Amino acid sequence: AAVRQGIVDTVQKAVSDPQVKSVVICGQNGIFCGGADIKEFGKDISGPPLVPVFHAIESADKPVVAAIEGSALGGGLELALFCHYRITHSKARLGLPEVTLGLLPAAGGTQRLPRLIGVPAALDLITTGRHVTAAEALKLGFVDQVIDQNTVEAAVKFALSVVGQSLESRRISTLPCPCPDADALFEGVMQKVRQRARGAIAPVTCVQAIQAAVTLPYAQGMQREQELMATLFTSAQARALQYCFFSQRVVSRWSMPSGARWDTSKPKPVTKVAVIGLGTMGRGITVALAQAGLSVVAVETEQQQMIAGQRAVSDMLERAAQRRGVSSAVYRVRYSMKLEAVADVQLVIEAVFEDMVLKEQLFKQLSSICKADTLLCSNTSALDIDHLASQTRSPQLVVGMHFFAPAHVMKLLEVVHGPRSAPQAVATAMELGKRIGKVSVAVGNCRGFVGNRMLMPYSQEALFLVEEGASPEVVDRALEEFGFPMGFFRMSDLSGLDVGWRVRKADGLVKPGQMSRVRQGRRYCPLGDLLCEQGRFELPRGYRARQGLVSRRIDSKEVLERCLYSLINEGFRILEDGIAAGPEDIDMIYVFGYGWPRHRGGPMFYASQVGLDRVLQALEHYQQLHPDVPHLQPSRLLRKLVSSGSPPIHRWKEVIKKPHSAL
Ligand SMILES: CCCCCCCC(=O)CC(=O)SCCNC(=O)CCNC(=O)[C@H](O)C(C)(C)COP(=O)(O)OP(=O)(O)OC[C@H]1O[C@@H](n2cnc3c(N)ncnc32)[C@H](O)[C@@H]1OP(=O)(O)O
Ligand SMILES: NC(=O)C1=CN([C@@H]2O[C@H](COP(=O)(O)OP(=O)(O)OC[C@H]3O[C@@H](n4cnc5c(N)ncnc54)[C@H](O)[C@@H]3O)[C@@H](O)[C@H]2O)C=CC1
Repeated sequence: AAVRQGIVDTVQKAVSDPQVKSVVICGQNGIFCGGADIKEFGKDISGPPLVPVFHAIESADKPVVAAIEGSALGGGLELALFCHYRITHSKARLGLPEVTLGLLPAAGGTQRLPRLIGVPAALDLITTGRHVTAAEALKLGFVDQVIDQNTVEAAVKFALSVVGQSLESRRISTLPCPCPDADALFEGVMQKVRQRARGAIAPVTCVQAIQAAVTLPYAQGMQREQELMATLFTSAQARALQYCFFSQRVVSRWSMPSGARWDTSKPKPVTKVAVIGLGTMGRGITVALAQAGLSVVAVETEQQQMIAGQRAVSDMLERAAQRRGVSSAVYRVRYSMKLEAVADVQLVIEAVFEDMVLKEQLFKQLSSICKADTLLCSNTSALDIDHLASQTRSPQLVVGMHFFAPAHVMKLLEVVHGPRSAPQAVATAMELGKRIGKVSVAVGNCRGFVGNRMLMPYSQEALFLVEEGASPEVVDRALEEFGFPMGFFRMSDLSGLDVGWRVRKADGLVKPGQMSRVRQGRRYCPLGDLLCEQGRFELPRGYRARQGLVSRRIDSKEVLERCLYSLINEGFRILEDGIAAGPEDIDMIYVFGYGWPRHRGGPMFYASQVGLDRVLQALEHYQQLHPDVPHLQPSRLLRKLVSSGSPPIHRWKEVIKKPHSAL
């Protein structure tokens, strides 16, 4: 509000003062403007409206120049678009990211950018919200000059040099917005955007707003932009997306049950890293590390895997080098078939088969080969990090670094701390995650950590629903309509049915050839195991007949409630156990690692939007119908939150009180 007031006061003064011949608008401390203060959204915003003042800038009879350093994003870029000229530092980033917050650029962005750079380019920038470099902005035509020197000084010089020149062609509102074949273009774009949006409304509304720039005169288009913004501003999706923006930053301020925190634990410098195992995960991890400029030693013991792995890594790095316009020689990867090659690294990431005996042996060997202060990390999906630590001479230097496939693409990294992990080890893994561009979330040690532990009840419910009569397609469709890129069954097919089978075998749940539907004292569905054993794909119908199960019609509401609420219920247990520090941590894990639709904010945020009492009631209802399914039993924390009046999500921590570790 203070900045807005400042802009209004100063612009009015500068425009009306006859002594002033030209004007430069710049930011402080090397940053032009990051746009609206997102923290103000949803609050009673005081202060003057900006758009009329922005129009006063444009219609001024003296040149107004934007000096853009650092960022010009959202409302910041819109302000710059009202100036007559834009001088930009080469390192600046520009964009209209409102769509990522569930909004549209409502200070004229949707009406003005297409007039300046054409409809297709504006559609791309506004519906994706992507940031562009100064060089790209120059190429697209929305900045006038890119420089490496002091931008403000250059802008002042420029502003003085154009005093007295005509400003007619510099006023974007007066430009036409040509768009040949507009109907066909918008029809095609709308279809593509809807498909990509997976239920998010902002991208679609952005297209409608840009269409108004083509079909309506400027003033009416501006009005239409306001009307469309009003439909988004208070939407649940906008709240969810803004929650994600802040949560992504909250999780970097990690804490451990011991009280260790991000701001009191210093990471160790890491320049040389080893990756053990060049399978699916090891390859992606190697690429992610090399791309961030680290020197990597990759160790693989199988000749064939070494050849295939080396080729895959080289191909991926070659493509990355081409994209960046550099030589792939900048990436430093060394390959070896001997574990001794890791002797001089500062950090090891183990990515061998998910087999505890194999990993135990490896950690013992690593502990004797590596230097005493080397950090030993495991990419295990679910195994006990503390048990691995106990195999080494420095258990405090062992943590989990759990990547998600494909590891060079997926943004999530779970950093798993055991009860003995040193804060410095966690800080080092978190810092390394940040360096390689991951959203890193620190979590406690338990079977499956946070993400995979919550996936367990979700996947079981998906199978139970098929037992009861739903087809796999019905389950997947409900989940995909909710916004997941893939339903449970398609996802399992893609990652390989044998992955879950191995985990269930390790848990002692698989009994080959047996059909019993109770295992370890609770309901169990052996369908997935039978598929793996028999390699068959049309199983449910015959299976139901043999089990004497009566099939019933299952609607998508039940699919969603049973799959999602049981997953959410496990999330509450994780919070209760102190495995995750807060709901934001769980939500970011699901948004960045499991395809949870960002516009629904993550599972815990979603539960808060649905209403905790409704989630509780639904769980109680299903638990009565399925008393043999323990994961449907509402968690204590969910009950406690409901009986505390269902406080908003940022106040849950007060109810959880002091987290205790289950370990
Ligand atoms: C006067 C104009 C008024 C216009 C009115 C019209 C309204 C509109 O049309 C609608 C809008 O503008 S919506 C806002 C559009 N802007 C954005 O989305 C930019 C978001 N920020 C970024 O991308 C990066 O933070 C950024 C690239 C900026 C910086 O990245 P860094 O990695 O350097 O730093 P971060 O860690 O991300 O951020 C540092 C701290 O700042 C907080 N923050 C960032 N942008 C914010 C924003 N726009 N509003 C409120 N807080 C914001 C961020 O949360 C972080 O805080 P801490 O975690 O507490 O340190
Ligand atoms: N595949 C996935 O989606 C994910 C897997 N993980 C975990 O990552 C780990 C690796 O999984 P994948 O890459 O899928 O397995 P994979 O089977 O593709 O690769 C494992 C590699 O390790 C090699 N290896 C075995 N013993 C070795 C030793 N002593 N020294 C060096 N190399 C050795 C094997 O030859 C093989 O190339 C597992 O713990 C798994 O649970 C974690 C996240 C996701």
